[in-house]
Amino acid sequence: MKVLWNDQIVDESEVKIDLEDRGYQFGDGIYEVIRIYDGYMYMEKEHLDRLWVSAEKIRMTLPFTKEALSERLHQLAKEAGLENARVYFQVTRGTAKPRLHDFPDPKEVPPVLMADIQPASRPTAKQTIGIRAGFVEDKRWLHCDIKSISLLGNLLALDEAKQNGYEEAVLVRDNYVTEASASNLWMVKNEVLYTHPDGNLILPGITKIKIREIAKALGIELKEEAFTDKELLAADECFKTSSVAEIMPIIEIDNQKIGDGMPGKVTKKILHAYIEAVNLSVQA
Ligand SMILES: Cc1ncc(COP(=O)(O)O)c(CN[C@@H]2CONC2=O)c1O
Repeated sequence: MKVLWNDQIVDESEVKIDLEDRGYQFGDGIYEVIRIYDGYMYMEKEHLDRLWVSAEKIRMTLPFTKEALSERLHQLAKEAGLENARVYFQVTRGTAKPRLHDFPDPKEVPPVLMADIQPASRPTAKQTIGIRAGFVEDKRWLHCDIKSISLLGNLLALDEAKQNGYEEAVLVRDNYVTEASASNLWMVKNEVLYTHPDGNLILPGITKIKIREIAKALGIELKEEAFTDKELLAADECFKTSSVAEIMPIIEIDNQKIGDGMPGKVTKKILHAYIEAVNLSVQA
């Protein structure tokens, strides 16, 4: 499989990540995941913008321009020959010896870029029936707005939900629902759409940007206000969003039905509008 390694497209067997790479040793790096639909990198600009915001927040200067990175990602997709895919890319703070907590001098230690691309298809089967989730205490750090490769908090939360027989974790901090393990989280109550406001407790999702636009276009009232786990259990509908999951209905949490225990009508309207938006971008 072809991968991007700094400024080269190489076969994955040629990649040499140093043992002292700070991404490998500390999780000292940032990442993005872009969905490609029929050859179109969906919301690419927004993803690249967020990568630069994440870099700034961890005080790392990216050693390439957005244009150069975009060109490399498109080249990777072309050489991989994948039209429907997800491209994962990350930048670590690079290889510093010996291992020290201190940030190395970027003049001596360049960041390391890696990207890989995998086939991806739309999760239509799951979207039709919805998924079951479990509440998990949100014990992550207080920089959840940074799309960091340090994902242990997210992984432990998802594993806790899975150990309890659920497919997803709905994270709760001080009784308020923040998001899911790798998605933003929404509820619908009396036709009003709610989601946790952006800030340091959640990732500002790119899909969330599109949902805002769709809600406005469909005349759905959107309140970016935190809601409690109890309010969520009393909701009419619930769904999660991410570049990969798109809009994914959540029909039960902790074995309690949300609404009638089926994907809700507002959720389905938003999903339909999202796919229409994707198709319009692809055809443009
Ligand atoms: C913690 C968290 N919240 C929200 C989101 C949704 O963000 P986007 O709408 O920008 O995708 C993600 C994306 N997680 C990516 C998406 O796919 N795999 C990931 O790790 C995430 O990891």
